Amino acid sequence: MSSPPILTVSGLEVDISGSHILKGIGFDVPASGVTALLGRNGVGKTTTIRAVLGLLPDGGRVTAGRVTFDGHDITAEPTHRTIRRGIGYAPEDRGIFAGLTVAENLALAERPGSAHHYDLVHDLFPELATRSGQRAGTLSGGQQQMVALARTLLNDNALVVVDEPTKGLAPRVVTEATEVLERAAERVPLLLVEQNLAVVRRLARSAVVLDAGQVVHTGDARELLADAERTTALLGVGSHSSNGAA
Ligand SMILES: Nc1ncnc2c1ncn2[C@@H]1O[C@H](COP(=O)(O)OP(=O)(O)OP(=O)(O)O)[C@@H](O)[C@H]1O
Repeated sequence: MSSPPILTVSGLEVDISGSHILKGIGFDVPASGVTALLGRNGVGKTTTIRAVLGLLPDGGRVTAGRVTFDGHDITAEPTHRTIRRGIGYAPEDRGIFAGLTVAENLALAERPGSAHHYDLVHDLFPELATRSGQRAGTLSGGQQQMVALARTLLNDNALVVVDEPTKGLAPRVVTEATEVLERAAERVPLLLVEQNLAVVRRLARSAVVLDAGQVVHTGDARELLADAERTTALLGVGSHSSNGAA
């Protein structure tokens, strides 16, 4: 028997400043592997993640629907409480403290009541150990992404949500980041927003595709990407396109 999903989103509706942005989103995130949240620009991927985490911008609110994490209703729960339940989040802008060192960024991410897996983090990202005293703002984009991912893996999380981790990275760094995500996914399920379909093909087991604030497809990620016509229809790009190597 397969285990229940770690996250279930159902009938989620969100308004931002009077605009109806999410129009009844529903999907499950399995308790293992990588689930890709896909769709063209502006369809509502980041808003979905932010609604799940209680991080909607000013003027944004959930008007209907439900979010269940690990058996608990977390709809409209304060973010700190949701995070304490065991969700790690690496936002699109990476959210690191540029003026603090790598070590300080990691220390700030230590969640009380959780074990802190520095061995794992330094095994996955040896560079973060050698650069522990360096200010995060002086790191390359790829290294900053490592810090963002490392912070999510430091604590005991039951789900890690990663928003566009390869955006703006050079192809070689995209490959490195993909390898790290692959290793991370062996330990914890990932919900991944990613535009680079080569990365999605390599990592994702299941795919959820949004369009105009609604789910228009759910299913096996590789099956979807193997169907070029369907991929183009849903995502507006060919299944072999990518903005970097993976
Ligand atoms: N703070 C905000 N105020 C007004 N509208 C917003 C705000 N944030 C998002 N939106 C609108 O909500 C819609 C969905 O945006 P969202 O960022 O969720 O899309 P996305 O699929 O993540 O896109 P991208 O791939 O470009 O990041 C867009 O039309 C966007 O303009």
